Amino acid sequence: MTVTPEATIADARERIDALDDRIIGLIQERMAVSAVVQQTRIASGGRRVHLAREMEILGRYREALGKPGTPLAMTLLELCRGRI
Ligand SMILES: C=C(O[C@@H]1C=C(C(=O)O)C=C[C@H]1O)C(=O)O
Repeated sequence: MTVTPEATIADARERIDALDDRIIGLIQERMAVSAVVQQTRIASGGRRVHLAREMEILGRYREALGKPGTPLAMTLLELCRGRI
């Protein structure tokens, strides 16, 4: 039996949708964990934002994903701690 291009595309799109669901879930989990760090720091007299840590994160994403990794990490940081 031959697999049609339409079937291959439909199958791959289902896998993409499943991956996106997992990615969104992981982002929501990241937001919750980040909120714990921020609330704990604020409650103990610190600031919400920690720029040195953010630079580390931007570097990790850039190293793993190349140049587009930087704006991706910036968007994640904005989701997690709001705009600065
Ligand atoms: C979660 C933290 O607080 C803030 C949020 C960050 C994040 O979401 O990764 C990183 C640095 C901070 O600006 C942290 O300092 O680790």
